[in-house]
Amino acid sequence: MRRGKFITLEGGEGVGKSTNLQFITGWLRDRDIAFIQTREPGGTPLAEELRELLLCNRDEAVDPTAELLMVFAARAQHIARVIEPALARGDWVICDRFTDATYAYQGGGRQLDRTLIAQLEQTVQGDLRPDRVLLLDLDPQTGLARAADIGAADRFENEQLAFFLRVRAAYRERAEAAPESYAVIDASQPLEQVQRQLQTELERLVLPTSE
Ligand SMILES: Nc1ncnc2c1ncn2[C@@H]1O[C@H](COP(=O)(O)OP(=O)(O)O)[C@@H](O)[C@H]1O
Ligand SMILES: Cc1cn([C@H]2C[C@H](O)[C@@H](COP(=O)(O)OP(=O)(O)O)O2)c(=O)[nH]c1=O
Repeated sequence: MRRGKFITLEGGEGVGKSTNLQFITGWLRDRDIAFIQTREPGGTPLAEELRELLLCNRDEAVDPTAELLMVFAARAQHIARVIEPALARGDWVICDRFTDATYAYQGGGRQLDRTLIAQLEQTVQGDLRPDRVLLLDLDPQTGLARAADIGAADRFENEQLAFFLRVRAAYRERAEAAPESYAVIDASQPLEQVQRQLQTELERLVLPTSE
């Protein structure tokens, strides 16, 4: 059985992840490609509980290393219970955020040591890396304005602009360092253009498996 493709969707707040996830899953459905859609933090009952703990606003200041370890605890569970089994049975995995978000939010935003993140990545993931990271890139002012209309702000959304500027810079840095693994899509474009680019990326991914 050929392994499925592992695709992650990344970007700051309000870049259009939810909107474009629907587009991506619709595209896969139209082509009868078996897939699962999941998200991080989350994707299993335990990991969703950890997500709640990570996102809820609280009076106690959260130590950045504690935050980082919780993110990877959720990820370990998600990989073992959901992601690996799906890929092994040949399903594609479409994941709303993954480890690039850790480099961006805990590395960039919280300014944690990237070496520590890389060590945890290695321990928790082994060789598992996304086949392609779809990075929706947008200036945080625009993204936060878009997100402001949707629900109450969680613990991350309540951060200052400087935090989100570091998040964006960290994402872009990672994409620039390994362009073969990333598709950087300008999310300030009209949705139609964003989705045209997403479609081109998906078509590229499907080619080798349809020989
Ligand atoms: N390319 C775009 N141009 C303008 N508005 C957009 C675009 N993409 C998404 N939006 C709008 O921005 C808001 C946030 O989008 P959403 O998909 O919920 O973002 P996220 O899941 O990244 O927070 C929604 O109101 C959505 O309709
Ligand atoms: C996966 C991941 C997410 N996060 C943060 C980024 C987001 O602010 C938050 C997840 O929320 P998000 O994916 O934006 O969901 P929603 O659109 O429903 O708010 O978790 C990290 O800080 N590190 C990580 O490794």
